[in-house]
Amino acid sequence: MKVLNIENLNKKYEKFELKNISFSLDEGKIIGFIGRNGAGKTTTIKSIMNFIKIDNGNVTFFEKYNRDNINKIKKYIGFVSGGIDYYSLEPIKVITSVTKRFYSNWDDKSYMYYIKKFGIDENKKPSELSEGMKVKYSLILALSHNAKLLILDEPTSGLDPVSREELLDIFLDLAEKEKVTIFFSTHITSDLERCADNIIYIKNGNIILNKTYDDLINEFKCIRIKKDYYTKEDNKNLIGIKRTKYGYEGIIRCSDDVKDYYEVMNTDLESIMIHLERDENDEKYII
Ligand SMILES: Nc1ncnc2c1ncn2[C@@H]1O[C@H](COP(=O)(O)OP(=O)(O)OP(=O)(O)O)[C@@H](O)[C@H]1O
Repeated sequence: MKVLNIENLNKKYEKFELKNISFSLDEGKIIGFIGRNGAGKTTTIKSIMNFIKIDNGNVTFFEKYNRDNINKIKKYIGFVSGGIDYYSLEPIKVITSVTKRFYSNWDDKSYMYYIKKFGIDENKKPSELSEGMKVKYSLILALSHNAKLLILDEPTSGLDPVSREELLDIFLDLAEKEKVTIFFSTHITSDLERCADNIIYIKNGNIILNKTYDDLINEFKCIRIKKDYYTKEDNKNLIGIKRTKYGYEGIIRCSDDVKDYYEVMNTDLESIMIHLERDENDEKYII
């Protein structure tokens, strides 16, 4: 089932535009949403959640409900964007008792499990929590009502490495055992290596890549060229070429010709991202 389907979503700000954003998310998959600062990730997420007006396009949840009806299905969606910034002077347990009234599918057992797992003291007020703890509490609320779709804007960014690992374990369990779909934006590419089935990559308001993680990693190879061998022709062949202490480095598609003076190496998501961002010619890699 397509848990979320987006077709030709357009949103224009004075100096930025989301252009014909289209993608869909399948049930039980973990999808990483990546792109540089200002590429349009949060704007896309806000558009999906109906927090902002869009110029045109369709956003359909669970093959049935469009974003104007999102209130009808909010109990099936867990959403997190940063920590909580409301009721900051009430104890956590009071905030929880108010929040759970909005969810007919609220699950106290899950809530207590995550509260213990993340070590949150329910007697503390948000104003007494660190930024990372606030993010954890937001995540706990999103995870405690048996949501079928989690939409998370940089959920791991404020977390320490141990908590990040724990959260990624939770993601893997939820996707595998409960068939939850998890769509999350991040700058931490190692998180995606660990758990993402698919990668959706946005650059300047355009989706430039939408692939399985494995296909993406196998699509490109990293090339090193010693300084003395480098010619201007290499600049055309390689994507996002840059100077290094060895000479030059860039990426090519695995299907491209490899010259005999190229040193070929495997690449990773971070390096693919850096080279794609350096390249001006988006047409070389739009997929
Ligand atoms: N309300 C607004 N009015 C005008 N421009 C906006 C508004 N909100 C966001 N923008 C612009 O839209 C662009 C995309 O911002 P967005 O927050 O979606 O990026 P992002 O990919 O989430 O970035 P980051 O990784 O830094 O969180 C930016 O240039 C930003 O300045």
